[in-house]
Amino acid sequence: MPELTLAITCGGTGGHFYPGLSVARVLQKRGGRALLLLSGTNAARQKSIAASFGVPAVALPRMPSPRGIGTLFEFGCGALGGYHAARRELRTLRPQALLGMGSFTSLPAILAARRSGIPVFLHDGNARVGKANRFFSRHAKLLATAFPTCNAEKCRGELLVTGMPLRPELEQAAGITRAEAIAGLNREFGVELDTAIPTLLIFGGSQGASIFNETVPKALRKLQEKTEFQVLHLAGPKKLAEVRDAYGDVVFPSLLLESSEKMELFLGAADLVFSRSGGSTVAELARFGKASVLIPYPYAAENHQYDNARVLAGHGAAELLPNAECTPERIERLLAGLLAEPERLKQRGALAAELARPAAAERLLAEIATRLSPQP
Ligand SMILES: CC(=O)N[C@H]1[C@@H](OP(=O)(O)OP(=O)(O)OC[C@H]2O[C@@H](n3ccc(=O)[nH]c3=O)[C@H](O)[C@@H]2O)O[C@H](CO)[C@@H](O)[C@@H]1O
Repeated sequence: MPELTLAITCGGTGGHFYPGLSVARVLQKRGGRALLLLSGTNAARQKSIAASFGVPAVALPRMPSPRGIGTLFEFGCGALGGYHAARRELRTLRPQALLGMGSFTSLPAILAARRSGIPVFLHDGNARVGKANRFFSRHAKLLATAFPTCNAEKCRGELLVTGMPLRPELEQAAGITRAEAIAGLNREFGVELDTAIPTLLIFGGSQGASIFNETVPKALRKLQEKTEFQVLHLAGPKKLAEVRDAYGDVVFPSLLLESSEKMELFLGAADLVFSRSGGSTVAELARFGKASVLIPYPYAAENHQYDNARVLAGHGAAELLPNAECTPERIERLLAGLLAEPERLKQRGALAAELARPAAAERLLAEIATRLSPQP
């Protein structure tokens, strides 16, 4: 079968957009065609990010999530405008299928695809399938998921675990050794990390978070009096000064940045990762085989980050630490215990790797293609 032509609706937050963009990049690299249909509030910015990777995208009329009576009118207008715009785009592109990556912002494109007789496929990036995907699952040929789901009984139709489509740069670099990654960081950022010293990576998700930027530094200041380690800290946008203050005048962290596009080097260098448990983060920890301490973001929809963290923690690969229990003392005790047993960290990393689902974008595309080919 020739390569697919797909429309992909992946508006909403980065958690929906980036995995959709990864699928589109993989498809285009194989000679297929993709068009992103974006109807969230960040559509214009997402369109230009997609363009920087050579992926075409269309910003549909803005459609806020339906949050109470007050937003219904705006939601309805956005949905209607988006529906007509999506119909026009689908008529021009003539895709074999529409892939929805979750979020209510996919509503106009899904309705337009159904009206045009185009089969709909869905992907969910969390261990608990979100409301929008649950709702649309009855109209889909397949609901693919990043992880085994804890609420499968609430979905209709076929469900299959394909894994989380990771950025191609991360997917390709997943085999990097710790020594190569540390050498890469030293070269790239002009630092002097030492391969002989245990390395902690700390980041609070794409938005940064005060637990990571205040509480963890306090714990590390105490811990450094007792044991040797080096710290890589990605603070989040505009959080550098706050984090520097929290570390005070100690020599830490060894490398502190707002954020980095070179996550393969940071993940590759780490012996232990301290982070939130967003879908991509959890999938990347598994792909890079890293031990972790996961602090689920407590306000994520339906507490789905807790379910994501349980995927790794339930397999012995991570420690799950509830946000409310994060005191400097608790974190210091936990880290002291983990750093004292490097062999145990390696074992946890190996357990994480057992949960990796490599080449998830390719797998998802293959499952779509199979379901579109005429059955003998
Ligand atoms: C607050 C919230 O509701 N977040 C949701 C959002 O996550 P969000 O997109 O914020 O979090 P994810 O863990 O899915 O992704 C974070 C991504 O940022 C990257 N990164 C991080 C720091 C950095 O300096 N550079 C960098 O590239 C990580 O490698 C990772 O790929 O969508 C996910 C998928 O639906 C959900 O699981 C999350 O719960």
